[in-house]
Amino acid sequence: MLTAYTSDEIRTAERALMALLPEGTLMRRAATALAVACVEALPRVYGSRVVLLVGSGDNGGDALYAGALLARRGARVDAVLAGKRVHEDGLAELTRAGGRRLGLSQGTSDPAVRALVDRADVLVDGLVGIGGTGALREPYAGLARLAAGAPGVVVAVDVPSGVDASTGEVEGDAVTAHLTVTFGAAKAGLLIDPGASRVGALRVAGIGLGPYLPEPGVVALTGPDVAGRLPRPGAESNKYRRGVIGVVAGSDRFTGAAVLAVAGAVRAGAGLVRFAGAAEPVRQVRARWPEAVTAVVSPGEDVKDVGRVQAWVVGPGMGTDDDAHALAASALAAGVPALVDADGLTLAARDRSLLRRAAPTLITPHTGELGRLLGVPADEIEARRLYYARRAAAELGVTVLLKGSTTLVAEEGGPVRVNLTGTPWLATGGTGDVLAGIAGAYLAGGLSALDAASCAAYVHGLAGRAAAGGPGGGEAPIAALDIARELPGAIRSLVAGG
Ligand SMILES: NC(=O)C1=CN([C@@H]2O[C@H](COP(=O)(O)OP(=O)(O)OC[C@H]3O[C@@H](n4cnc5c(N)ncnc54)[C@H](O)[C@@H]3O)[C@@H](O)[C@H]2O)[C@@H](O)CC1
Ligand SMILES: Nc1ncnc2c1ncn2[C@@H]1O[C@H](COP(=O)(O)OP(=O)(O)O)[C@@H](O)[C@H]1O
Ligand SMILES: [K+]
Repeated sequence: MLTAYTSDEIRTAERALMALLPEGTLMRRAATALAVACVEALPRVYGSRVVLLVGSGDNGGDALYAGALLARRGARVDAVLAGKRVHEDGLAELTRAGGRRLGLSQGTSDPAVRALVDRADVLVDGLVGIGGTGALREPYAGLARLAAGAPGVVVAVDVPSGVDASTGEVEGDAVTAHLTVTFGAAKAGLLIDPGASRVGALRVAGIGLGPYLPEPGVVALTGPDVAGRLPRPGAESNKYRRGVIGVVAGSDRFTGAAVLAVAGAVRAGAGLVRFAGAAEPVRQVRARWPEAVTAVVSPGEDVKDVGRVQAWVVGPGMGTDDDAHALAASALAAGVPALVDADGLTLAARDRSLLRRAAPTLITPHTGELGRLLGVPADEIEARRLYYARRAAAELGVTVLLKGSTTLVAEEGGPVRVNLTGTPWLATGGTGDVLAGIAGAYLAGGLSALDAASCAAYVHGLAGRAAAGGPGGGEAPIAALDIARELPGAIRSLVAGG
């Protein structure tokens, strides 16, 4: 399990460790790791051009000490001093090693600064780290904009400046790095968008903080974590014991969502899929998925008559009229775990009592759906994903899987899980329906709502990457059904440790 922390948690741990070590030890460890990363980013160090963007705090200090190490290896190192103050010992070290300094008396439009940035093989962003608060102020903001056009490799020190290390929020300009070398432990904001997309490759450099870190507020499951949680059949399994999932989805108008949700459930390994819906989606599901048991449910009928299920998935494409409301209510009245998605969430936004259940409830909104549930604009949720995922879990009393560029799974009282698989190619119609089917199959298979949601997001992301071109991710358009098709292969390689 990858663990991630807020700036305050890192600072507290650093203080505890620093009290036991000679002054400056941690900064030297950090600078050494940073210099090693720069060396690896350069074809050769001798004669290369390294430009340091140096802020007034210890983040700038790290950059200066690393710059000194690179200068001693023969790099030409220039430090652009952006703050009113500078880490004096770090600057002295750089000067002794032959590095040069440039002030910003003429502002960030100074042609000398631009020329340095334009010719840098490596640009080191040491403007602000975990001490950053709010939007980058000038001249840092101007330097972040300048860095955006830099032709060289941009290496962020600890955190890309402008990204809130604790939350991933980005208020104004921010550096976009190719590589971020972060010290001691991952910061939560490096894993969550919009910040995460500024990080590039992430390297966590150990400086000895481990024993001093608290319980994490944010975690990410790794492949082995997911493989160890997935329901797998044993010798005494039968289709009922493996988990019967009931799917209430589709309508005469929207039939695809039904087919896709069933596809996710079948391919994720449900013991049996029972599908209940209107006549047309039932016809389509039967045609595409002969494995599913189907039942036409007419307005006013109760889904409990379709047979026993261990978990319900309610919502994709089912419509939002009174009949849909009654159908959703009849499935959600069952005392078994339920997943509510799509139209089910629109119904719940109008009638929150649908989500007040004794059995575990998992909701899987995108930012628009969560916005409707909480009465907040979608772009506000996109900008503050961690905050709103936590708030929704607390306010609604359910497990929340918030979809989008970073998928988060939140439950009150525990760490938020960030999903690290996936590809932006998943942003296409119907992929969410497949996800609902996968998570529903895991709920029916006996996983908790938290595990069902996070394992489903993980394998959905792996299958999405495989569909887009290969295990490491490729660049090709995908269709939602491709994800279902790739699921067995993705799960096979996951379980095999691939
Ligand atoms: N404390 C420690 O033990 C260690 C700290 N390290 C480094 O120290 C960094 C933290 O250093 P500091 O606490 O000095 O803080 P930072 O260097 O991150 O930032 C503080 C400075 O930036 C300014 N600032 C903050 N927000 C700003 C904004 N939005 N726009 C413009 N200026 C802004 C502040 O006025 C202050 O001068 C870490 O990120 C890491 O790079 C490492 O050397 C490892 C060890
Ligand atoms: N930019 C993105 N990067 C990665 N995954 C994304 C991105 N945008 C959307 N996704 C994923 O694609 C799926 C889309 O689901 P959803 O919004 O419900 O679409 P639909 O309702 O059409 O099925 C979710 O799993 C979501 O997390
Ligand atoms: K930085």
